[in-house]
Amino acid sequence: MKTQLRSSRVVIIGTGAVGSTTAYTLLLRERVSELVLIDANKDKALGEALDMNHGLPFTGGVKLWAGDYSDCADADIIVIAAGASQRPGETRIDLLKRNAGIFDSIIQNIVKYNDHGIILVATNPVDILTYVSLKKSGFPSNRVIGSGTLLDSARFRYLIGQNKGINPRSIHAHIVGEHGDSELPLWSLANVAGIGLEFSDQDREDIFDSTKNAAYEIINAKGATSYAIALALDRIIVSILQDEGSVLNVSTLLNDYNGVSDVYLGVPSIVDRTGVRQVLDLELSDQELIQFQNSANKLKSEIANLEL
Ligand SMILES: NC(=O)C1=CN([C@@H]2O[C@H](COP(=O)(O)OP(=O)(O)OC[C@H]3O[C@@H](n4cnc5c(N)ncnc54)[C@H](O)[C@@H]3O)[C@@H](O)[C@H]2O)C=CC1
Ligand SMILES: CC(=O)C(=O)O
Repeated sequence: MKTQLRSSRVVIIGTGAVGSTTAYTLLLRERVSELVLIDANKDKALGEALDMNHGLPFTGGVKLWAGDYSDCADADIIVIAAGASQRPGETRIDLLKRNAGIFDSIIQNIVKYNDHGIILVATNPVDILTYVSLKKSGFPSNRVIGSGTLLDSARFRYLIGQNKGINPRSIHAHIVGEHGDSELPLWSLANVAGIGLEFSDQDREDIFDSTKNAAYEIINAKGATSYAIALALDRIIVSILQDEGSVLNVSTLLNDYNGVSDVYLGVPSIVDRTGVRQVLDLELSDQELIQFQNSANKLKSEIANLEL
């Protein structure tokens, strides 16, 4: 029997380094049937759409165009990658004032046309702006997701793989908390084939420093990060559209989770067609628990200054 392929539409708002690379990744991997690009700078979205369309003879049959918010009506997933990015030396939290402002109109425009899709936020500070998206959209929290610490966990797995001489796909390891300076590594869970990994104190320090500071290093070197975040967003999108139920460290609303409530943080979560289906319980050591709660408190004190 022929498999009936369901048509799927992803809208990407913000077609800068992150948004356009994500679109290109989805296009190359033939993930969706329809891809819509929206940007405040209409020429930018149009130019990206034209450029990618000219590659279609070499790829698959994705329908891709520069659109407007009415195209959100039929969207399964709406990715937000719009707004300011860090300049060298800036933290992600430094972007909050600039980016929270534009989320008012972006979310209003989305919900004008769509009440059933999943909002996937990449714009920084991603955990706080995902919380803002939840409050402003009125969507249930399972359908408002941030990219969280999925990218940080990928960097962590890559660096552990380098250290151990093992392919990063075979390394299971997690960064949780803020996608930012207060994130934390869960060393006790790092494993290969279920076998725990040993590290010297120096290796632990080096690997975590390089993980946490990766974005600063790349932004200093080339001005923006784009490829790995695009692949991380692709991973989340596929887990949703194909109803995979993959465990991904996305940013999700926490309630009574290790003493933390009413804030978005990156934690291992089961992601399927419904969005975040379930947050997995983590047993944290006393030290990790303090760090995790500090990460939550840091974000909550920033949220308290916002008008929501
Ligand atoms: N969550 C994560 O792991 C990562 C998040 N980021 C974040 O993603 C965001 C985008 O980064 P880049 O693509 O490098 O920035 P960029 O400056 O290259 O692109 C931003 C785009 O947003 C558009 N834009 C601005 N205001 C808009 C609005 N109101 N509506 C629609 N479009 C609007 C701009 O015209 C521009 O094309 C930043 O906040 C950055 O920090 C970047 C990498 C990883
Ligand atoms: C920019 C950013 O958030 C990252 O690459 O991690």
